[in-house]
Amino acid sequence: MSSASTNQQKILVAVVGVGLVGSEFINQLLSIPQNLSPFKLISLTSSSRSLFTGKDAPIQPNDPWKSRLASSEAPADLKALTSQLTQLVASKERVALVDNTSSDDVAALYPTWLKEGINVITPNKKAFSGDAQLFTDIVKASQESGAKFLNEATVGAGLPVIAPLKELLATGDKIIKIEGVFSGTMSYIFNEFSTGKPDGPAFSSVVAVAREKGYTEPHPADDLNGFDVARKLTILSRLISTGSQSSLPSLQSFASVQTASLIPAPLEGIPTGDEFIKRLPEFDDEFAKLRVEASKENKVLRFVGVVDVAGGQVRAGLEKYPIDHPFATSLGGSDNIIMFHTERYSPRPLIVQGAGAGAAVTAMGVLGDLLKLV
Ligand SMILES: NC(=O)C1=CN([C@@H]2O[C@H](COP(=O)(O)OP(=O)(O)OC[C@H]3O[C@@H](n4cnc5c(N)ncnc54)[C@H](OP(=O)(O)O)[C@@H]3O)[C@@H](O)[C@H]2O)C=CC1
Ligand SMILES: N[C@@H](CC=O)C(=O)O
Ligand code: NA
Repeated sequence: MSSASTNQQKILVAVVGVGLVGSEFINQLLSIPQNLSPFKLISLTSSSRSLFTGKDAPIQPNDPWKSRLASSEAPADLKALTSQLTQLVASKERVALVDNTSSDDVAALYPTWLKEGINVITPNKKAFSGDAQLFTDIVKASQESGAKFLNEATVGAGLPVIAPLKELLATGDKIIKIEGVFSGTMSYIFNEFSTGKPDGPAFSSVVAVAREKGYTEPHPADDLNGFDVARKLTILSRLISTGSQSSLPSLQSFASVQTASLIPAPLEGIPTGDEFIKRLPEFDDEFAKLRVEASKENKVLRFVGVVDVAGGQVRAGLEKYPIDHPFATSLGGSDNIIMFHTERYSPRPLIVQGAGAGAAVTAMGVLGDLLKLV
């Protein structure tokens, strides 16, 4: 970063959501040397509290922001935050709101913020994979005001997936198919659970570790039901469909993706992640049977997603792969692998691979997007 950034107008940053990813994002943001940082962190909102410092007293490195936020008397109030940020935009400040929640209510406010000229940066998939009307409103609001929305971390966390896809499309390449392992949680689970051998750790135990490592959604069932992958496929499909001719079905929401859930029927609708994890061992034998069947065929189990543009199909589910297939041999930890088959990248696809979940890599993807505004 050049020292010129000290003379540039700093971007005022408001963070909504200070959980796993949000806290790590704030740490990474504040670790940019202050004399070089193009940002001022001026507002924090959790689900219950808020802290608005204004642009003249931004949050500094080593600021005890967590305790300040926890003891703040100001309740969380996104309406008030919207008017505070709108006033800053009106006085010619550059403003970015970073949504680090997984909340639908927060996502529903993106069109309002974008209309007001507030840039939106987020790893939250809800707005881009939910109701098609919300996505249309977001695109329209951004086009009208010029404020940007950037969501690289919604697919593959910090891995470059959305940016290269946008570049392939903008430069006139034709996407034939995108396929891969899109879930860090599912990757970790099956890399550990299914190695080609008939035995190994219990399914419920690897799910519990994936949660402890911070790979899962706030409720792990949102990963195991395949919806997290379906959301990512919807985000990519909409990018492909926007502004290009394609035979992909127009997805009303992620629920339109053909998705094979791994949730045992009796555990459907369990309200808390803790209870879900507690009851999962009851179904370990069912998952062990699938592992034995795959092993008999010299195969491993992997949860994959496909956007088949040429075939006009978007689907997610558990599949079996030979033990020498790249999905079996080259993945470890929470790795995602995403293969872009395009007219240019054919017959060998463009491949992106690496950790696809976890606080550090996700926060990096969010901060990387914020830096794109500079
Ligand atoms: N973890 C990962 O590897 C990845 C995560 N993501 C996405 O990043 C986002 C954050 O995930 P993660 O940090 O793991 O989840 P967490 O549950 O740790 O954090 C989410 C935070 O959002 C806060 N929150 C919820 N609703 C509101 C609201 N209305 N206003 C303000 N704050 C709110 C919660 O606050 P409180 O604590 O006060 O209840 C919670 O701390 C999610 O959208 C997830 O899908 C994307 C890629 C990878
Ligand atoms: N729960 C998700 C987190 C990243 O999007 C995953 O496991 O991939
Ligand atoms: Na990404």
